[in-house]
Amino acid sequence: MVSRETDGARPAEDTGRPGAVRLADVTHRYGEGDDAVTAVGPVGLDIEPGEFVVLVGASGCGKSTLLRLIAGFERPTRGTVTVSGAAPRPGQQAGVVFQQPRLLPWRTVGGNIDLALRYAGVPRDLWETRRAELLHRVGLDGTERRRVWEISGGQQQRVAIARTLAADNPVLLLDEPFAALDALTRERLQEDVRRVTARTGGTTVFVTHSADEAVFLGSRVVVLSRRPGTVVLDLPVGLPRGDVDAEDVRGGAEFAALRARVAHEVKAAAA
Ligand SMILES: Nc1ncnc2c1ncn2[C@@H]1O[C@H](COP(=O)(O)OP(=O)(O)OP(=O)(O)O)[C@@H](O)[C@H]1O
Repeated sequence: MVSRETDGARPAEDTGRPGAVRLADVTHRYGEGDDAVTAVGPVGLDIEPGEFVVLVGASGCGKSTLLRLIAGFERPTRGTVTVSGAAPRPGQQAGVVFQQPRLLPWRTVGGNIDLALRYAGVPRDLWETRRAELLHRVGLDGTERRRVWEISGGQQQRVAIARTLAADNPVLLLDEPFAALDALTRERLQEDVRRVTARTGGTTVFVTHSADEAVFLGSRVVVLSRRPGTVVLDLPVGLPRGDVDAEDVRGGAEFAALRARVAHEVKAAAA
């Protein structure tokens, strides 16, 4: 039973706006015959431009599959996915950040960013300015000449985020990007992502196992059932965003109540 707590139906014409993401009656199955695995579905989800949606659920419930469908890495077995009004194609409408930073180790930090700027078609004479801007946005000023192995795992993940922002896509997809990091680095990066996405104003879809991370980051939290994943809770989160003190957000009663609610739903859905 889906518990929808969104603020009402969205008009159909909104789904063609840059950054709008629409999943209509989507089911995805891997493999054929006896080996087939239905990973998700049916799922219906309308994401408005500028929303920060966090998909949360137990391991194997299909969170990454939904992200891959939005990225255009997979085509749905049934139903339709549109991003900015069109069927998604890899690298076209959305940038993706994975659990591992996947940087090129033989390039410097700046060299990794430059490659993304080149793929994005940014004229070469603008690279220096854009590179500095992007590194500033993720708190890595002055690291251009550092080698990838000379910086920490958390810094590498910041570079991966900056690289993805280089393309200026209206949609940013993050698949458990902080799962491999220690708790303190993870909290810092959560704060960075919250700040950076509030400034860019783009649409963000973020996958996590953590109710805490989901409530801190999301303007909307979507809880999935166990496989095949369906939406069991669609919860708007009204915590303050923008230039706010993260400790005030995390320490508030509203945060604690929402986190408990999401954690309960995730546990119940996985049972
Ligand atoms: N390429 C694939 N081929 C076959 N089965 C797959 C493939 N990718 C995922 N699956 C299966 O689909 C289901 C959903 O996987 P998915 O990775 O989307 O879940 P998840 O919620 O992201 O899991 P986790 O939190 O553990 O990363 C799982 O049962 C998984 O084994």
